[in-house]
Amino acid sequence: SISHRLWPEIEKVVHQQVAWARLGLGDSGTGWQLFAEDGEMRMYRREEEVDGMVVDPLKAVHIVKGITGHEVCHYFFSPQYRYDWETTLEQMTVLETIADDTCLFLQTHKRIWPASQRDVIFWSHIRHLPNDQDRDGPDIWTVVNHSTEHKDYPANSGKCVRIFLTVCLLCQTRVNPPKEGTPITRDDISCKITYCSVVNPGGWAPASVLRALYKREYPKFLKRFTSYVTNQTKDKPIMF
Ligand SMILES: CCCCCc1ccc(-c2ccc(S(=O)(=O)CCO)cc2)cc1[C@H]1C[C@H]1c1ccccn1
Repeated sequence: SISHRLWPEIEKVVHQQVAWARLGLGDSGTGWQLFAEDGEMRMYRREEEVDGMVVDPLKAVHIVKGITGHEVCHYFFSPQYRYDWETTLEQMTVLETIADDTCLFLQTHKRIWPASQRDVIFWSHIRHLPNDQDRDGPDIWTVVNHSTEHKDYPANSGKCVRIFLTVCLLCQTRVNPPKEGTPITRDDISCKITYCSVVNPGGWAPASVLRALYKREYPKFLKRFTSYVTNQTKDKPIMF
């Protein structure tokens, strides 16, 4: 709700991330390297370090048939489904339900040898950006996750190293209009998904270990999550 202390930051970060996600990958001069490909999914990263720590920005584009952007964002945002698809999650706590479209999460992720275990606190906001203005403009659904602090959970106070992240899941639904007068079915829809993330791993971890870990985990994560949405929605009415 607009009265919450985080609201100004949420507005700023959501608009910044939507603009970033909508940018193409530019020409090869922009340093984006394709590092994973699977069917319609293409995953790119840029090699960047801050204070000797790997903080490679990641951008993935995936096109999935039979689901809508609203459905993808619904299953990504809603806490009740997260253990079903987020395999590296050890513990998830909703610290605060700020509004029906905004939550504050604490997550601990499974320890990945040889690095120490990580945790993260982030606000998560789901937003529909309709294209009322120009009909043929994109109709966008998005979820933005952005690290924040919480007075009851200071960073690095327990066994976990606190990580920092900004994630944007941006979805655009495409409808191939069926024959005049026939209802739209899941065969007539597809969703273009852009997943952007920047993860600062907190404490130091070897660049080679982190890059190998991301190379393995991110493609698995996006494929598993999108398959999960397909399975959850296949026998349900379409959520436009
Ligand atoms: C040395 C360890 C480095 C950090 C480990 C770690 C922690 C959190 C995260 C992470 C946290 C949140 C999100 S999300 O998109 O907001 C969804 C909600 O869960 C996504 C990924 C990633 C990784 C890195 C494993 C890598 C990895 C990559 C994709 C999936 C799982 N793990």
